[in-house]
Amino acid sequence: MTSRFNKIEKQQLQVQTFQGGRPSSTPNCSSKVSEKYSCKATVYPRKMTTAPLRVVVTGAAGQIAYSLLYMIAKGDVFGPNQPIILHLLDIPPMMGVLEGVVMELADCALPLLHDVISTDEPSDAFRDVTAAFLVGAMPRKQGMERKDLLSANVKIFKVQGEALNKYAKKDVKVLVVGNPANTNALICAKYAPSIPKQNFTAMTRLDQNRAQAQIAERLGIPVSQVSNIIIWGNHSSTQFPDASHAVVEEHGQTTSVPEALQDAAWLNSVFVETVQKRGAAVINARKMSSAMSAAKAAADHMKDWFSGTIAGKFVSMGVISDGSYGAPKDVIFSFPVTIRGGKWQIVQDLEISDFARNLLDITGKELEEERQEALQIIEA
Ligand SMILES: NC(=O)C1=CN([C@@H]2O[C@H](COP(=O)(O)OP(=O)(O)OC[C@H]3O[C@@H](n4cnc5c(N)ncnc54)[C@H](O)[C@@H]3O)[C@@H](O)[C@H]2O)C=CC1
Ligand SMILES: O=C(O)CCC(=O)C(=O)O
Repeated sequence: MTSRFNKIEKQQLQVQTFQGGRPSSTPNCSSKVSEKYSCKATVYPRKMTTAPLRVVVTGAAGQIAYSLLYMIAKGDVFGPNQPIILHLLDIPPMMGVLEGVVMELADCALPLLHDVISTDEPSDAFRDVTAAFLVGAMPRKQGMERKDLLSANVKIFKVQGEALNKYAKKDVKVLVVGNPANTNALICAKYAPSIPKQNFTAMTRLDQNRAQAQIAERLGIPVSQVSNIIIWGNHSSTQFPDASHAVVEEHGQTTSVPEALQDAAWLNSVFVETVQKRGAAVINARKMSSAMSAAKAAADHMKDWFSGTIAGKFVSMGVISDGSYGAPKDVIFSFPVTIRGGKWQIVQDLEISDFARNLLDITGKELEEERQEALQIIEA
């Protein structure tokens, strides 16, 4: 079942929409679905001439999507001048809930939201999309590790890889959020051979944001003054949150985090463990997994990928490993990256201590094991 946003009669609307950079007096009503429901009720600022970007969000009826969709549709990710067409995918039993989400999106009256397509058909969801947020998957419950989700979730990412391969733009940027995110991203890329492997990433930005918040709190400064924290490896409890290259900027002065803190013992123990186990701590407290913070991190990740990183700053993303820093090749490993022109590059030549080496090896080994297990499940 596929349906579109606005069921208001076309004739009643004073609509201005823009296609291919040129304003047109009627909305995009070319498909049969659009004829049935008519199109947008949104009146755009007159100077908006950018063509809409098609963005898919899977798991659109779920809790992360509930926060994420609003951020995307109001311009937090692709900018305040970029109209958006949202493609929302969920499974058939969730179509009723999704309908409610679509109603709420309409009720937000967001000027950038050009259209919404809600569907349980991957072919409609992935058609012509430029950005893909792959959120839809089963979340972990109390007492589970994220890799316990492999058997349930990895098959979803095979199907979605195949659909991306067939229907999405060849330069689509894919962010996998659904756990275990790194290995799901690897499987998704494997089944989308016509799209470069560099276009498949996994989310470790939530871990980066958590780490940044921990350091800021410890130093009693705003998070905006802390940067260049690295998350190495897997989005799991083996990840290595590394503040040894991070900096604090205060009163025009830059200081390294270890120097500002003067507490190596805390950095190498409490800090690392708190970030590694933060997801579980939220589940224990909320009885549900992190959603608002996950949505914010997904928005941060995609925003930086599309618009680039600031000179001198880096961010962490799970990307296809080329073996940098002794990480295993051909797994999705979280590295520090800089981004220019929509392309990420792994930051090279950072010093790795013996302490860091040990933790990098542990998380790399886990990713190799997950890859093997995922391939066994897929090929069984
Ligand atoms: N990488 C990260 O940092 C984080 C990852 N996660 C993961 O994100 C995923 C989603 O979390 P929530 O939104 O909280 O879960 P949720 O259970 O609230 O929503 C998941 C949605 O996905 C849908 N879904 C299931 N199979 C699908 C399929 N084949 N196609 C499309 N949609 C499908 C479900 O029907 C549901 O609506 C979980 O796997 C969770 O563990 C959550 C937080 C952070
Ligand atoms: O920890 C989980 O499994 C749920 C969500 C998550 O990945 C996280 O909060 O980091």
